[in-house]
Amino acid sequence: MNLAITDVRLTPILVADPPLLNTQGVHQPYTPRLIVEVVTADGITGVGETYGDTKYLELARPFARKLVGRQVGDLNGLFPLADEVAVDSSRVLGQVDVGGLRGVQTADKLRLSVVSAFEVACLDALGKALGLPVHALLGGKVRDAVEYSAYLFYRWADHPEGVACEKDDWGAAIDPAGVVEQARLFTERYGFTSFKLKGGVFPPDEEIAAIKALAEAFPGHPLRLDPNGAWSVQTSLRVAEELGDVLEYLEDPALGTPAMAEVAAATDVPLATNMCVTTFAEIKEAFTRGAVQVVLSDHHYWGGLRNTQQLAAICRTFGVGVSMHSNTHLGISLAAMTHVASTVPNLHHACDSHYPWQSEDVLTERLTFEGGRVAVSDAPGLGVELDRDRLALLHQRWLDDDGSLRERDDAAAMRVAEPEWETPAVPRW
Ligand SMILES: O=C([O-])C(=O)C[C@H](O)[C@@H](O)C(=O)[O-]
Ligand SMILES: [Mg+2]
Repeated sequence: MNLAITDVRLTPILVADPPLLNTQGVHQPYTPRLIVEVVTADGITGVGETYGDTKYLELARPFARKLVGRQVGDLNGLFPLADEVAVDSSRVLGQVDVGGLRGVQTADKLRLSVVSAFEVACLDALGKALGLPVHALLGGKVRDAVEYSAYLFYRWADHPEGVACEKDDWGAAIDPAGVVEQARLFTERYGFTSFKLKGGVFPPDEEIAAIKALAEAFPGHPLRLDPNGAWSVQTSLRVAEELGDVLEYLEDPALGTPAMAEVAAATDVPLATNMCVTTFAEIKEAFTRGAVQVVLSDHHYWGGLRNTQQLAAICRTFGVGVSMHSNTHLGISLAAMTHVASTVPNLHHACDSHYPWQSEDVLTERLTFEGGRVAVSDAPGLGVELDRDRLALLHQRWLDDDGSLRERDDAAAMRVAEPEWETPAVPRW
């Protein structure tokens, strides 16, 4: 068996995205993703995916060249290798990450988001070579299916008039009734039983009303609200007070560890984050100050599946819960999340996934949710297969784009509908 990497293929694509609203604006009609393929000397191909904006591509390209000739099983070696790739200072100095809404951008965060796709691709190739599923390479699954939550968004029915886009049948959701109707569709279509609402879009009282309407329509079901740090400490505490008895957790109500710690000190509602703890360096302060009770362990942010397991072990040590986040991702990442989630013993919350919003994929067969769960594949590798025609088509869309959609920019997309729109200052309320 020759497991040397002989080729690495990078394919940037644009995939359809509905007009989902968040505190910074609205999703563009197409969003960039990067598909990574790692090929071994024996002709085995492993796949991974991550963000596709230029700031990631410009790191992925030199990194891919460095991988050729290395062993596909040398996963630990990926990290020092990534450190050799220079990050342009313009990408980090004073830059806030827009796409993932995860706070200040650092060289480390950018590198890890790139490494994650290569780690997944290497694990996929290794698993195929050995005839083992990825979860077995991670130590084995402790569950046969992974539970996901319905990721509810305020949204318009369509992108603004005149914007080229793919249509969908979800309809608008801009008030409590619309949010409840969207939740019903999620349950009918996928069987989800827990619900997360992306907040920070409307004044807090409207979002409180939406959560109360969900609690009434789905009594006893776990509910979460995530305004991406849009509220002050005082507003966060008021929302916690109003919704305390129906929320499973409040996600990133206020921005940054100090503000989260202040909120946490004054409420019993658990706080979750995928913004103030997204790297190992951020754990110590947040955990020792009791700022977060649940970490959403996005494997793209953390640098892959094995780092996600390490994060889960640290959470276990500190009595902090683990959930999972991932935005605007396709089936490769859903498969990767499902494999790693199946190996984490202390995963006590349903994971987030945007997958139902992503109507397009690069796989021959889409992954499916049964009763809100994705079955853990026992096929070799991730258990997914690339559809090369689809990949080529979505890549062609990327090639044809004039550059305006190659960077995620929710504020720019919002300006199409509201020309005066500026990314709101935080706290917004
Ligand atoms: O849980 C989260 O914070 C996210 O999913 C961040 C994303 O950027 C989400 O807000 C989005 O895609 O609009
Ligand atoms: Mg969040």
